[in-house]
Amino acid sequence: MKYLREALSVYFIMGSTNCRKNPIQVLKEAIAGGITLFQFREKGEGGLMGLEKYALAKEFQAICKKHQIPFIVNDDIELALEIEADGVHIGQEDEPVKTVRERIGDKILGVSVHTTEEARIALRDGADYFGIGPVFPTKTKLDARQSRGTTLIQTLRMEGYTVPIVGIGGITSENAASVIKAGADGVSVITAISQADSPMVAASVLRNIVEEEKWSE
Ligand SMILES: C=C1C=NC(C(F)(F)F)=NC1=N
Ligand SMILES: [Mg+2]
Repeated sequence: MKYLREALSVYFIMGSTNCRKNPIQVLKEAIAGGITLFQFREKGEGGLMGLEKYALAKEFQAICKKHQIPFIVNDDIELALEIEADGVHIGQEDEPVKTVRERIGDKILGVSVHTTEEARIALRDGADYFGIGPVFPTKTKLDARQSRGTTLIQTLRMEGYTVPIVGIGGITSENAASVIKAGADGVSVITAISQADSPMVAASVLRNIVEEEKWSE
């Protein structure tokens, strides 16, 4: 899926709790800055639920549609199916990859993996891309595992995995190039864009760094 590899370049993830200012404004700025993929991740302390979560998802989805940015839903398969999102992202503690793949048909299916064994199984069961991290320490995901750098990304590439991979966890414009150099097809960020003074500038800087690195390989 070539387009997915390109789409992973600057993968912005956000929910209402990640923003200092209006989430709608943040998403519009991030898109203007050049994000290539968006994930709606509404969870944790103060996260919206039920109808409010549904309404925000629909608003985000409409903005993404207008700018041809694929729209992915984190964890909530039912919501993704209900609003016909472009795909879902699941972790190891969510529903098994195989049953999610059966439920979503040929929508995009992203899976968080932390070991080569998890990677082997996720690929076998139908994952379209891997989220690997936390690459660097993160404050966003409260139950995040120990940050491992880019080791697993490099290991999977050395073992011959060609599956699209995005790194996640503590990624900023300072360390983004190293994630691509390690073999990832893109970087996934929350805070680096959602808490930036200018989400547009933050997205644009990341996009330029990633594209520069991807083309210089
Ligand atoms: C926990 C996560 C890990 N990786 C990703 C992604 F970047 F999309 F791959 N999203 C998540 N929500
Ligand atoms: Mg999850």
